Amino acid sequence: MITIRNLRKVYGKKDQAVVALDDINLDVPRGSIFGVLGQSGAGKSTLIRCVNMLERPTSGSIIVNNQEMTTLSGAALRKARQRIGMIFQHFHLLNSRTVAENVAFPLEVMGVRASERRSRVEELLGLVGLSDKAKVYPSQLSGGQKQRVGIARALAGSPDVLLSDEATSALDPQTTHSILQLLRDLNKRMGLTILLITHQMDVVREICDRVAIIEAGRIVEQGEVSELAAQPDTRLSHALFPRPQIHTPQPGAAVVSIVFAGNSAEEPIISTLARRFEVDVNILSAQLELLGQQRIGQMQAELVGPQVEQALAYLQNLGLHVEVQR
Ligand SMILES: Nc1ncnc2c1ncn2[C@@H]1O[C@H](COP(=O)(O)OP(=O)(O)OP(=O)(O)O)[C@@H](O)[C@H]1O
Repeated sequence: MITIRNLRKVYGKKDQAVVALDDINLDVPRGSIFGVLGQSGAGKSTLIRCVNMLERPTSGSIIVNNQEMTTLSGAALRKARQRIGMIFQHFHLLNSRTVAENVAFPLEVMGVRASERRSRVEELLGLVGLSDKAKVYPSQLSGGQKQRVGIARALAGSPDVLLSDEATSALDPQTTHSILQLLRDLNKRMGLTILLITHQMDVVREICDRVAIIEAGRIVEQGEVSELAAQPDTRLSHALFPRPQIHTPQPGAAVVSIVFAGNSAEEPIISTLARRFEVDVNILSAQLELLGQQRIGQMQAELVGPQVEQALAYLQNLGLHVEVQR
C-alpha cells in the first residue's frame, strides 16, 4: 500500500544542512498496522510528513496506493491527500467549531452537499463512539475524546491509509489503550492500512503487525513484530525484553538468553534440562508477552555443571532461538 524507496530529506543548505532521513526503504502492506519506532530526533515526524508531502523529500520515491506522490502538486496532490487521513499528537481540532463541525470540515472542503455531510458525520461519530458529543466544543472534551474526533475527521474522506503522528503520546495509559483498540478495530473492520510513528514500545507491542526501527535518520531494523521479537539478537527483542543483569558466568558455566515462541512457550524446558543433564539452571530474568495472538517469552539463565555443552546442544536442537554468553 505504501512503498518508500531511497528516501532522503535534508533540511537547510551547505554548512547548515541537517540530514533528517537517509536512504529510507519501507514497505507497508495493505491492511497492516505498521509502526515506526524511534527516539526523539530520529526522523519519525519527517518520515510520516513526507508520505503525504507535508514535507517535500530531497530525493527518493513514495508510492501510496499505486500513486507516486513526489511528482504531484496542486489539485492532483490535494486529491491524493484525500485518500490519506492523518491524526496528530495534539489533535489539531478547530476550537470554535463543534465536534460535528470539526468532522464535517474536510467534507466541506471536498464539496460534499450539506445533507450528505450530516449523515456522514453522524456515521463517523458513531464509528468512534461519540454520537452524544456532536454539539459540544473541543474544550469540553477529554484528551481521548478529542483524539476520537481527530480519528473521525481523518476518516471523513474514506481514506485507504491513516497516518498517525504520535497519536497517543499525550494520553494516559488507559486512554492510550482505548484509542489503540479503536485503531485496531477500524483496521480490522474497514481494512484500513495504518502507518504510525511512536517512541513508545507499548504502542508497537499492542497493535503493530510490522515495525521499523529508526535511528539518526536510518532504518536499522524492520519486519514482522512477532518474528523480530522471537529472535534474541534483534533490537526489538532487546527493547521488549530488557536484560538488566550484566552477569559474568562462572568458569565452565554459560549464560543463555532463550526466546520461546509459539508452541515452545508451552514446553517445560527447564525441568527437562535439569532432569536430562547434569546441570543446574539459575534463572536470571524471565518475561512473557502476548504479541497479537502469539505468546513470546524470554529468559536469561545460567547453566552450571559438567554437561553444560550437552544442555546447550539440546536447546539448540529444539529449534529455540538461543544466545550464549560464556
Ligand atoms: N524544519 C526543520 N528544519 C531543520 N531541521 C529540522 C526541521 N525539522 C526537523 N529537523 C531536524 O531533523 C531531525 C529529525 O527530526 P524529526 O522531528 O523528524 O524527529 P522525530 O523522530 O520526529 O523527533 P520528535 O519525536 O522529537 O518529534 C532532527 O535532527 C531535527 O532537528
